[in-house]
Amino acid sequence: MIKVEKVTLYHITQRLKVPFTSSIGHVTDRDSILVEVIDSDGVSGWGEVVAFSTPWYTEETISTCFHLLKDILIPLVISETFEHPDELQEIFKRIKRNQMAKASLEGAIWDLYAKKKNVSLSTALGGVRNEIECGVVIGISSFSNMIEQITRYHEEGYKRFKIKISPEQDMKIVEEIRKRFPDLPLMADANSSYTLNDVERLKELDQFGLMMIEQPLAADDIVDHAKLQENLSTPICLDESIITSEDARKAIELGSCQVINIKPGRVGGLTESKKIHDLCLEHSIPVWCGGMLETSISRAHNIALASLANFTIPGDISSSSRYWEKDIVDPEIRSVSGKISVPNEIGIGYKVKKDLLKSIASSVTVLK
Ligand SMILES: O=C(O)CCC(=O)C1=CC=C[C@@H](O)[C@@H]1C(=O)O
Ligand SMILES: [Mg+2]
Repeated sequence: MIKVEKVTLYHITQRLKVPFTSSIGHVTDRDSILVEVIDSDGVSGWGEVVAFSTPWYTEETISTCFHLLKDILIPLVISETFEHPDELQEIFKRIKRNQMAKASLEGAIWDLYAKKKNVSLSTALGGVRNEIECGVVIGISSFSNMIEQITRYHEEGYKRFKIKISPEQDMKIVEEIRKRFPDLPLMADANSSYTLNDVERLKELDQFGLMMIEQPLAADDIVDHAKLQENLSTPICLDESIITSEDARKAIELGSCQVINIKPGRVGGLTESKKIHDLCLEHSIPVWCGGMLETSISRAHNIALASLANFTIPGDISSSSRYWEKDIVDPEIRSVSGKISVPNEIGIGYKVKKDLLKSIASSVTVLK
C-alpha cells in the first residue's frame, strides 16, 4: 500500500555547458523542479518536471507545473491510498492535460513503488534489456560546429545522431553530413517547421537515407502528417503530436507515422508511456525514448523505460556530462561506447545527491 505523506519540490537552474537551439527554441539556463515523495513507511522516490521555463515546446512551463503540483496534484495524491502507480491515472482524471506536471509526480511514485517492491524501476516497468544504446542530439549551430560535434560523438561510440533542421538549413547540412558520414545512423527533427506546401522539398530529403524525420508538421496535427507520409519514403516519427495513447492509436490508424518518440513528460508519465509502447508493439511501430535536456533523475527514468522490448531505436539518452558540469546522481550517468547499463539496484538505481541539490536550489517547497 502507498500513502504519500510528504512531497518536496526543489527548484534548480543549471547552465547548460553549451546552449541548445532548435527551430523553435533556445535554451541556455535550464530550470528544473525535482520532486521527492516520501510515504508513510519512510520510503522515498524521485521525479522531475521536464517542462521548460517558457511554453515553446509544449504549453506547460516550470511555473504552471509548480502551481499544478502544489495546489492540485499533490493535495490529491496525499489524500489517497493506492497499491500501484497505474492508479494515478484515475486519480488525475479530473485534471485536464498538464502532462509534465502529472508525469513528475507519477515518476516519483513509480520510483517509490519499485523501491517498496525491492526491484529496479526497469523490472517494475517490465523491462527486458540490461543495457540500452545511446543516441545524441546536435542542436542548430554553424555547419562546422555541427560536423565537429558529430565527429566527436561518433568517436565516443554514440549509436544514433539526431540533428535539428528547418527549411532554412535542411538540405545543405544533411548533404554535408552525408558526404563525410555516408552510413551514419542519422535522423532529423524539424519541430513543426514545415507545412504541406513543403512536400517537394521534404521529398528531396528522401535521397539521404535518413532513419526518420521527426515532427515535420504542426504539433497538433495527425491528418496532414498522414498525407505527407504517403509522399515520403523517409519514415515520419511523431513527437509533439502524441500526448496520449489515444493520439498514438489514431496516428497509427491514419498512417501519420512509422515511428513514435515517447517522452514520459510529454505523455503524462510512465504508465501512459507503457501503454503507447504496448500499442506500438502490437502494430509493429518501433519506439524510442526522447530527451528533454533533463537532469539525471529523469534520465534514469528514461533508461528504465528504454529497457522495454519495443524500444528498438537508440533514443536521446546521452551521458549527463553532455549537458551538465556536475551530475546530481551517483554514480554519474555515462554512455560508454554508446551504451548505458540498466541498473539492477532498486528504484531508479542512482542515488540523488541531496546535499548538492539543496546547495543549488533557489527554493525548496515542502508539502504534507
Ligand atoms: O535531451 C536531449 O538531449 C535533447 C532533446 C531534444 O532534442 C529536444 C528536447 C526538447 C525540445 C526539442 O527541441 C527537442 C525535441 O523536440 O525532441
Ligand atoms: Mg522532437
